[in-house]
Amino acid sequence: MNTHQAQDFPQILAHIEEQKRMLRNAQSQAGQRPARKIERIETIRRFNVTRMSGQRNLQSDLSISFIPSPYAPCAQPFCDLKKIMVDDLVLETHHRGTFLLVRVVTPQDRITAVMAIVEDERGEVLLLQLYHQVETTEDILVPGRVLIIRDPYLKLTADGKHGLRVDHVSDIVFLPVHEDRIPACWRSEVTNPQNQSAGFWKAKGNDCFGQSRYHAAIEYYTSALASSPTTEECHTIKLNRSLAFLKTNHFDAALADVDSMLSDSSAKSNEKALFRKAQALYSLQRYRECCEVLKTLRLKYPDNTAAKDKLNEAVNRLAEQTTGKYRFKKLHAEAAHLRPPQLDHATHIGPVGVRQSESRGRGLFTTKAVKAGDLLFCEKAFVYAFHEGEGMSSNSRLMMNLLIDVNANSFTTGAQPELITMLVQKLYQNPSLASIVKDLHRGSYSPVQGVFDIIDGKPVIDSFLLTRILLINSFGCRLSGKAGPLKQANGQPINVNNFNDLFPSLGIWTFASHINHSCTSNAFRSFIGDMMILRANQDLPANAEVTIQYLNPFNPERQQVFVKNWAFACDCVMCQDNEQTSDAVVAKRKRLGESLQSMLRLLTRRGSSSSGAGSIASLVRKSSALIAEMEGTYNKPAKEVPRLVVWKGYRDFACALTLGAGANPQKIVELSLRALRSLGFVIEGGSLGTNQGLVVREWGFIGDGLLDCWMCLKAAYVETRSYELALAAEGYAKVCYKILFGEDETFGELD
Ligand SMILES: C[S@@+](CC[C@H](N)C(=O)[O-])C[C@H]1O[C@@H](n2cnc3c(N)ncnc32)[C@H](O)[C@@H]1O
Repeated sequence: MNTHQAQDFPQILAHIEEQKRMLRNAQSQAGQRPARKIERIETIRRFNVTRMSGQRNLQSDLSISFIPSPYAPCAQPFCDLKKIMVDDLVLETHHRGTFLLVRVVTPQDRITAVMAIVEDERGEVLLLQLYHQVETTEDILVPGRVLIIRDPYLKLTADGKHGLRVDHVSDIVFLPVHEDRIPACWRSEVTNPQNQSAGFWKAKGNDCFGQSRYHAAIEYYTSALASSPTTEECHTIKLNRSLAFLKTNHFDAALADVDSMLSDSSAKSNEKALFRKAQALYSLQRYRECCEVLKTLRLKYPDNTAAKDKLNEAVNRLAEQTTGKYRFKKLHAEAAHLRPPQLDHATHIGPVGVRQSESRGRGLFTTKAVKAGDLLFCEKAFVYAFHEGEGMSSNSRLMMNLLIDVNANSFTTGAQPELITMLVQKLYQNPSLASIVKDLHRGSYSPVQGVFDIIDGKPVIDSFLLTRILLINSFGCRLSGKAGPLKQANGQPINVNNFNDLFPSLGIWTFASHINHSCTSNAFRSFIGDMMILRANQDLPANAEVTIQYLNPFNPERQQVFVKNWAFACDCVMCQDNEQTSDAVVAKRKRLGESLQSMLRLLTRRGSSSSGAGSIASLVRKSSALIAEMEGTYNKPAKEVPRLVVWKGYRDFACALTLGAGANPQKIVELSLRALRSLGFVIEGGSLGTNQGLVVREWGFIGDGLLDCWMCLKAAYVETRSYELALAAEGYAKVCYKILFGEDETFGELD
């Protein structure tokens, strides 16, 4: 997770201060009636002017959202709520145990929230702001639409006015037109909707479906089902509605519609119902059941070619799920072209399971012994928000999305607000998936009783609970490990300390969320599109706790970030050693590292010119002396505590010699082996001219540049015609590649 402290970014601090001032002002008016009432006509006019001018988004590329103070969603059934009117509302108050019935009177506008002016039955108007609504081509708030707001919350807005704010999607009930909760005076659309036939509503549903207005179609089909359809009509309407549900990602609801049809023996044909059932199961990643349904369908309707194709897909997914065998080149090709790169592949869980760890809550453990490079799991993201990087996105609104936590003085960047909305909607639309996510909640936030329960047919969703779950469990990710370091459009590498460069893609992988952190982790994660691949980076026995690095261990401030973001302090060997290392030693290592780097720059330059062999020898001597001095600053053996500064020195030294014309293979081999040993690798043999072979007995720390080191080693062996050694080095390079990039099918493409 990318959480940053606001004090480092003056432009954010200014927003936070302004927001705090507004909150104080709002609090001082809590419980009061809104001071100034603006005429209905003027309220609508002003809203429409702002909506049509579209000025807001042009001012900057920044889209800022604030995490508001949490409040609970309504968890009471409608029958227990008391009706109130707009005039009853007071500021900064949650009107618990009540509901407002309103009708939309303007077209919608959208910034972070979807907004429109609504009126109550007395014609009193108010601004309504709905949060966590996905952006689709279909408007949510259209004039004439009637809705119920449970436990309405009247809030002062940024410009000192007021409006209804709804953060929980389950606090809103959109009423289908036939509903008898819609007052007679608002039933103007059709003369008397309650007297209309099922066929009438079905036709309206079909019209909307034809125009890709699937949400509207669902409401009309719902009205049709409530208008006493014949059994045959009921089947057709459910079939149609199930397709609209599939189009809008309501897979649970689609399944319920077709299941109720399939359980009715009077249905004439169940070909379409079976197919839609299979589609819903596929989307819920229930591939085994999906295959069973499609096999039944194929038996009964052998000419159905769509079923044949879908069965092929489902069989492939089931094979991935059970065997963990993927065609990784195909995955890369899909990730390169699909936008967003959400791949249609299954999750495979390998030899790992979730158990209680000693002092870290739950953790992931091996269920059998594994080798370095073995696949532990390959998981498809539960939710995934893609951000292509600065200057590359066609959607500028996503370019600088900030989510500010005013209370914590911190902010998160990138696709975070979008990801929260995705999570909220996915669970609201598919309550069968709630338990997976609910299980990931930790920390002090206590949700209200009844969260995720089904009330009045829909689950109660607490968006603040889901935000907290997301803050702890989301991972930033690259499009692919092979993409190398993140680059800006101009080709410059991205500077993570630069405000403009902090916007990665984000996702939640629910199984991966159980992995605890260690800077000296024994597993490594990589990504291809929205698939996370986890491989062991060393040989592990059965029942070993699997760990990953939440942050780069080269980050000197990581310990503070662990405490702030995840409420733990890392006690790995490297962090313990850091604590015991004096500032003077840290400064000495830094100084030696800088001197070495300037020496290596000279070496690379001299090496590429034909003259200066003498000075090359002296540069090599001086560089070796600097590294030897660095080695002297460590007390513990490298096998116990990886020596990251020394490692970087050896590796860069070996690479400088490989790049320069004065390359000395003997020296490169020596430096590369030392580099690996400084990371804790236990290596037998490998020296030139000894006939000892090259064997890695124990894998060490895995980090950036390790692959280069193996490749330098291999090149030096080839140069000295030590082909056996070169083959062994290439084998280890390939394992290393597999660990770092998730697969080794593309190893041969390395230049
Ligand atoms: C993504 S979750 C990992 C799974 C978690 N342990 C569980 O019980 O579900 C992150 C949380 O795990 C705990 N954690 C992770 N690594 C840890 C470590 N090295 N030491 C202590 N706690 C750790 C912290 O509570 C952290 O907020």
